[in-house]
Amino acid sequence: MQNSAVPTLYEWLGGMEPLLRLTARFYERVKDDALLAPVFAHMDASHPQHVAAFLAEVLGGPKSYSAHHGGHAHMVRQHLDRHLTQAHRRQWVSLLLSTADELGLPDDPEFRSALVGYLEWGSRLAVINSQGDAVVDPDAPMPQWGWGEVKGPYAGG
Ligand code: HEM
Repeated sequence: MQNSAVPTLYEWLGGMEPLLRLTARFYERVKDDALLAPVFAHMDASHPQHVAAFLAEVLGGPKSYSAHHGGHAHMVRQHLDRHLTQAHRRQWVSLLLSTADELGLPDDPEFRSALVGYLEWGSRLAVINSQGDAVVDPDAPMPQWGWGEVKGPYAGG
């Protein structure tokens, strides 16, 4: 049974506005990063908003990436044949978390461990899906991330 007193990760981080600030600032910093800048050299100006919409949906927010941007399969397709390495992935995750700190996103242990859990999972899939032999499942469901095993600060503990 769902407990409506438990906020989604999306609600806990403050909704769409902080997510849009996070991705806007993150991709600004990507442009100055020697390892990541070449990977994103041809990204569209709307890329940060699309990634914010994707993250929002995964973290329990509105399902706008599925409704308007092609859903999970479309996201996977964007990574095909990019031959991302573990070094790219580690830098991507590290820079995103550093940007979350810079912007003052919630840094309680429960939220951050859940966020890191998703970023580790998602970024490892991005690397796998960027190799030559990756296959896209057109019906792959959108991942849905929650608090995991921790009993968050919402429980007062
Ligand atoms: C949790 C991890 C990740 C998520 C949620 C994610 C999400 C996305 C999304 C939603 C798109 C498509 C944007 C659109 O619809 O326009 C995209 C594209 C892309 N992603 Fe990721 N991604 C992740 C990890 C990574 C990593 C680790 C890298 C490389 C270091 C990467 C590199 C790219 C590139 C190069 C594109 C295409 C950009 C372009 O349009 O030129 N992604 N990603």
